[in-house]
Amino acid sequence: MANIIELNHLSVTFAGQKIKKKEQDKDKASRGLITAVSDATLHIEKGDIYGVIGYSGAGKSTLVRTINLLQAPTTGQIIVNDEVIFDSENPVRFKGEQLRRFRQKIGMIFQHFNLLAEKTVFDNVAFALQHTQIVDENTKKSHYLTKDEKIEKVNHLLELVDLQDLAGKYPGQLSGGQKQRVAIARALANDPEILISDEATSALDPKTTNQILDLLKDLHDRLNLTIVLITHEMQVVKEIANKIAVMQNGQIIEKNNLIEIFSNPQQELTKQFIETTSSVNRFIAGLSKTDILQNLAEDEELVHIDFGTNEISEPVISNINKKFNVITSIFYGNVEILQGASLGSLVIVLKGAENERTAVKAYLKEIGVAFKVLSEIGGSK
Ligand SMILES: Nc1ncnc2c1ncn2[C@@H]1O[C@H](COP(=O)(O)OP(=O)(O)OP(=O)(O)O)[C@@H](O)[C@H]1O
Repeated sequence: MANIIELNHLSVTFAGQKIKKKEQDKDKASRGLITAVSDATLHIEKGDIYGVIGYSGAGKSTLVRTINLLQAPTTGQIIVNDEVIFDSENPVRFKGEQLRRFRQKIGMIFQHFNLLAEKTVFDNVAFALQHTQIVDENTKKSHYLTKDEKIEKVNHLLELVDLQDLAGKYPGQLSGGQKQRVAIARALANDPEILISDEATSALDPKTTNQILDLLKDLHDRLNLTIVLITHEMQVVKEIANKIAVMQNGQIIEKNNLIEIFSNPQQELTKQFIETTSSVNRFIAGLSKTDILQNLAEDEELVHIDFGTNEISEPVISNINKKFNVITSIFYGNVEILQGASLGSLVIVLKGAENERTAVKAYLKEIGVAFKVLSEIGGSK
């Protein structure tokens, strides 16, 4: 698939708070410049649901707001739909009508919905159509939407987000999930190809979060949308994204497709985020607070077997029991489904003479199954 968005070596610097004279230094950094984004490169393909994850202040919003030039970068290059919209080496400037039309093709939703309190649901969505022009197929002339065209379009948008029955209500009469649906309908008013979601589910409870994520996924499939989704919650990315970028201190420290990130995370922060969503990792992380490891006998080891996404044709546990003089007891098991692929994990107690246990590990290696002896990590042996 072709790239729809290319952010190349982007940096964004803000002037920070004034620093007292005596603290000033000739060095720029100490004059209080904040580098919110530093040399970030991100290529997003058409049809991606790209999750950008990081803790508060990591630079996610600043990075993503450059895509529609709500935030101008300090240096770097931005290409959207094969058009260079920003290049610090070779300044191009989208202004006025050109900028407005460009922005119309990128919808955006936020944590706090940003609805107009004094307007009905219908009018909140219609508001986004006030500058919309359509081109007549025959005459090739463009015209602003007529009243009837607007009504038809708004009704269609409200149907897309399943809110047709609430058209006459005011935001104050809606639940958080319903408000976000209005915001999504409004963001889609100008048929954008790209939808940016900036913590859109952060103010919602888990059940409503899942409903909104399901809706975004459904809209992605039906409307051929590319979605860039900022969040500090790995569970959100895991639900719908196909790719992930992890940000820390303004930098993209890791990026890859979802399955690769989950099965083979490289950075400590990525591992921490994964731990928040994977029950087996939570179990392992919590081991040190239990006496499970201390209670293992001399001939026992706790082993975490990670099947990854590999297709393992053999019945591994059953083979271990048949081929070697050991006893295996399953302590913990979990299968995650990510993008239709299953990631299986087992924690077992392996009991037997040392040479037999060593042979089991050699067997696992031979058939390409990753494992870790947790008693070594726990340090009880
Ligand atoms: N307009 C601004 N002026 C000065 N500093 C800013 C501005 N916008 C952002 N920053 C700073 O840039 C850094 C990155 O902020 P940003 O909002 O992009 O982070 P984030 O990862 O989206 O976090 P959050 O989820 O809390 O918004 C922070 O240190 C923030 O204080």
